[in-house]
Amino acid sequence: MSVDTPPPSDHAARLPRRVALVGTGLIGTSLGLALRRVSQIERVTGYDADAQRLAVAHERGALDAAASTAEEAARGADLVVLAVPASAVGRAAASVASALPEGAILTDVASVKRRVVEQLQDAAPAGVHVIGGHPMAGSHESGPEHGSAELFVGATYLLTPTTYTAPAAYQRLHALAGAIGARPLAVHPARHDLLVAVVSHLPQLAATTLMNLATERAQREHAGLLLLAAGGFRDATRVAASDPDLWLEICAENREAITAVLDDYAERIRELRESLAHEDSTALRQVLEQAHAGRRGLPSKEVSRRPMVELVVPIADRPGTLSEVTTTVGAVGVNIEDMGIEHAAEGGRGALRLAVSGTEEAHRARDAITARGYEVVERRL
Ligand SMILES: NC(=O)C1=CN([C@@H]2O[C@H](COP(=O)(O)OP(=O)(O)OC[C@H]3O[C@@H](n4cnc5c(N)ncnc54)[C@H](O)[C@@H]3O)[C@@H](O)[C@H]2O)C=CC1
Ligand SMILES: O=C(O)C(=O)Cc1ccc(O)cc1
Repeated sequence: MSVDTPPPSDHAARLPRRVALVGTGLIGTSLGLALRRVSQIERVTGYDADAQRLAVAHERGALDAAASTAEEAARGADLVVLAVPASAVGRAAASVASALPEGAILTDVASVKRRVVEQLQDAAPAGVHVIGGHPMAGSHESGPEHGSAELFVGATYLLTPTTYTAPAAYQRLHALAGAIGARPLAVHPARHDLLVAVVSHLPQLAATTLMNLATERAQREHAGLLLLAAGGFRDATRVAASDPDLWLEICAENREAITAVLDDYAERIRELRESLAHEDSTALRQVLEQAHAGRRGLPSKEVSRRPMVELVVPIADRPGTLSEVTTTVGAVGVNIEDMGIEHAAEGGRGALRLAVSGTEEAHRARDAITARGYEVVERRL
């Protein structure tokens, strides 16, 4: 197998052509607006249980056509995206199942993945590829009025391949996420839920708590309190304005992981309080400096101009390899910018070609893949 063949950059050959969106709220409408800008996409059809929301998405140009049932939207689609609340994913998947052609991809965008991916797998007929998804972009607003084609630009788009995921299907969804400006990152569904508890679910509940504390203090102590709120308070509480129904569901679906991270948070607040009460400015300084460095180093959404490096991983044609390699790269915090799959003429073996931005990132990914027992050939693009 040669490593001198061209890099994996031919998006057009592998993007889905006909997309169905079930659920045209904030995320569904944003996806529709973004997908309709991708020239290789021929048709975006949508359905929403709420006719008004479907009409708004259509009027806003997120859809080529509005269908009157989920099944009608999905008929003939090679990609179906369920952009509905987590509790509705199972039902929505069942309602499109009979319309899904063999080879189609069924994905979702829900904020929790473990149970949702199981439900997708249960509903999908044989020959349909299931890959969970979760764009880490959104808003405290909901509904189609707030959708934006730009929402996903620079955002991490989590994909949850499993042992069953076919490499070519994964590659198509990966390419689609890239085509709307997002940066795909692979993570196992159960691991996904533990991770988002930290970076999404805890921030929501911390913002909620802070907002309630301030509101109650304003009522009890000084009616003008909230007029004093400057940028810091506004930044720290923005997501408290999110849809309570959405967050009730997320809390119910990810109760264990959220409870554990809340315990960690409560303990840290308690320690902080102790440092303050005992005038331990050394401890307090350490906490403030650690957070200062951490916040300044937060990865930005800007895609920097770093050299692209290709990692070629010879793989056996067996289930689970794609998921293992991509989630290994995700676990060391490296986005795969583009990917290709080669099948050797003799069959049974092939190669995954992964394009990674940055030499240091490429080495991190290479070392992690090598540690899993794979061979990796590296070359600068
Ligand atoms: N709001 C956010 O910032 C983000 C949300 N998500 C996830 O995206 C999904 C959608 O959330 P949003 O777009 O924010 O909510 P939304 O409330 O704006 O939209 C959801 C839409 O789904 C429709 N719907 C509900 N059940 C349905 C069914 N069975 N069939 C067809 N349509 C149905 C509703 O009528 C509504 O229009 C949720 O699973 C959420 O966890 C993911 C990333 C960010
Ligand atoms: O508004 C914001 O900043 C968010 O973080 C929105 C959000 C809400 C739910 C998700 O699953 C992902 C992102």
